[in-house]
Amino acid sequence: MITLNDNVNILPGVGPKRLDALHEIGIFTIEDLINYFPFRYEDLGERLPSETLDGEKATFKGIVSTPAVVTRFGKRSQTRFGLMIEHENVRVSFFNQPWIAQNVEVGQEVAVYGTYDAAKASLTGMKVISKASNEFDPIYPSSKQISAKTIRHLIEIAWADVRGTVGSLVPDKIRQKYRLLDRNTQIENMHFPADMEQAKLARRSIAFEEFFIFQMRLQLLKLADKNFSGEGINYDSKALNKFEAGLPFTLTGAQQKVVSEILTDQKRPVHMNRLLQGDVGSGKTVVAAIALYAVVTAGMQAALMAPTEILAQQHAINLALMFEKSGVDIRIELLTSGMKAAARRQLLEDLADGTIDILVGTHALLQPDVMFHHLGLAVIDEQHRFGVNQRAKLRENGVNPDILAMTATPIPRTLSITTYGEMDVSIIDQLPNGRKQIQTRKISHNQLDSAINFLKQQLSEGAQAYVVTPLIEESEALDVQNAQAMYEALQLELPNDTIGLLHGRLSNDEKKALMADFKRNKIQVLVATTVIEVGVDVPNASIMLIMDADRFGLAQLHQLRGRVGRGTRQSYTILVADPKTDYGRARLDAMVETTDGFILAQKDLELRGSGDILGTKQSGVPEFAVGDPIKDLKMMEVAQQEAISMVSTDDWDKSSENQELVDYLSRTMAHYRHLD
Ligand SMILES: Nc1ncnc2c1ncn2[C@@H]1O[C@H](COP(=O)(O)OP(=O)(O)OP(=O)(O)O)[C@@H](O)[C@H]1O
Repeated sequence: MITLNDNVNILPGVGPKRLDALHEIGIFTIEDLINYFPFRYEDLGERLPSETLDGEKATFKGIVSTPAVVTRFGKRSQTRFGLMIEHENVRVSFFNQPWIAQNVEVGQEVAVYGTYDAAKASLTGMKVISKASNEFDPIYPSSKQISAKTIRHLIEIAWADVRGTVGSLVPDKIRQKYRLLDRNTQIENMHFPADMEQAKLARRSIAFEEFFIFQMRLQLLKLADKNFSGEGINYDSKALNKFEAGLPFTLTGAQQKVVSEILTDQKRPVHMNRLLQGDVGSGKTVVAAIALYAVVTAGMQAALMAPTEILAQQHAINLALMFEKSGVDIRIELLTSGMKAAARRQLLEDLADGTIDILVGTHALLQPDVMFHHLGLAVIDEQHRFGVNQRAKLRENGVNPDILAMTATPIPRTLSITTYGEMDVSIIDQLPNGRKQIQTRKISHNQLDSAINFLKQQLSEGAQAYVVTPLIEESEALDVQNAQAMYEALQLELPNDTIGLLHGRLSNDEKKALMADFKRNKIQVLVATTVIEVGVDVPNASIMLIMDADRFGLAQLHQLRGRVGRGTRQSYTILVADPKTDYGRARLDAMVETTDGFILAQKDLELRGSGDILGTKQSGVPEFAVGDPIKDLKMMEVAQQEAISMVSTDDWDKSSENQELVDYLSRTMAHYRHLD
């Protein structure tokens, strides 16, 4: 009698070679084997030729109309016969299966599965189907070393013995609530479904099980993380209120909500690990400022890390201004790579003795000589640009500070639960009042003149503009040249305005000076390569003209567009392109259709397919055998809720109905440590 825990080599026909091949595809035990599922089913359902597309696979049933003829050429052969299907005659041919000729006779009814060629009214047969009930075949992922047929055969042998012995991982209560099959039935119906419908139901149950197990693991990791360490930040509410009152605007409802989520986390003596997500221009910076200041009022230090030096500098300036305007006297410093040795030494000293309250910088903040006196919080801007390792490094730096990661890249909910499943998520889902909808237009290169005229008119009304030229990946020189040419052309076209040129070859100081001039409206038009992509905040800039817009990804276009529409002016985005591919056209159309970053991100997923979102392969979005976290978003959410409610129930792991689950998790958790 075979059991679930047995090694697969217990099965007849599994010698060392086959065992290796099974190991290759992740099958070690009988349990692994029966959980190796078909990825699709070949539809062997009968069809008429008129219902079948050219090149499609289908099963035709009819009466053999002409005798089977075998033609041999060397070792190869072709077997041909006619098949009358209703009133249509189809020529059937089989390659290298001469024995078929012996099994078909004129006048006999047969069903043949094969590939249809509509023009020739012929079917290249793959098999003659004997049992009419056998509607479709499960197709297993196979490898060079082991065929799908062998896998299928092994599953049949194993299942005959272990059938009925598989305990359910998803507790009964949850299964009943969502009408899910028990584990025995779901596995049986995956491998041996009676019809397509049954296979679909089994798939649904299995997908849920996968998601639920995944979410259980995440929730358990999260619990472990919370219990691990962290200190309560005893902030001064009065000082925070005063700071808020001194801001030139009132916080939106959404900002207030996330501020209170963050402050609640900070106050608790557990480690905060939170992702602040908000569309471009939704006002994340001020939320971060409040969190940073909270830490300072508690007598600790805080750090803000940005992905580029320009952004770090912008943040430092903006924070300083914000605090100054609200009458808050704290010391904010910027650590840059270009600092003179003496200045850097002084800064590090002041940091170590606690004189500096907030330190802003790039990942240069992670260098080992950067020692804080007492770091209470690290805010990481544009978190997806920092690897998991860097996050971990920051945690190691001293006291394991609270972490608040901010991202403007709209991450569809699907991905935030999967990628950031170990983080709590706060979402700003509202833009500040008084913003006007950005108008987006796409034009072709030969309409550029009219766009320039429009630009002229807007500039004369006091607006400012960005003109972005694409990054030419193959050649940095070429993209600088492109930007340079645009800069020169605009100087001729717009003699009354000052034009600036920003590109990657400028020094950080030059970039900073340009940005400062643009912000102060000393420059009206900023021609730039994508160095301005994220985070730049100049509310008076209301025109974004993007050259060769089809060279940009959807997320990038959305980021660029987010640089305008930040003030009260009506803003415009003009996409100049003559896209050559459907994909390029689809991206531009999506930009014109919506300004909602979340919808765009979803669209981006659809257009790119689920394979490579934000480089998910690297970003740690787990892959599932059956479930698709993007298509089955709702199910993933439900699984998350159920897992959260399970781990928050007292003694859930002692209850007898959860024993299978607890056993399974403790057996397999070690594999998942890397997710943290
Ligand atoms: N509640 C508010 N009311 C009015 N203006 C606001 C409010 N909150 C923020 N702002 C302003 O909106 C602009 C955008 O805010 P901020 O730079 O924080 O956005 P963000 O979320 O960081 O966007 P991005 O990711 O695009 O940089 C800033 O000029 C800021 O001063």
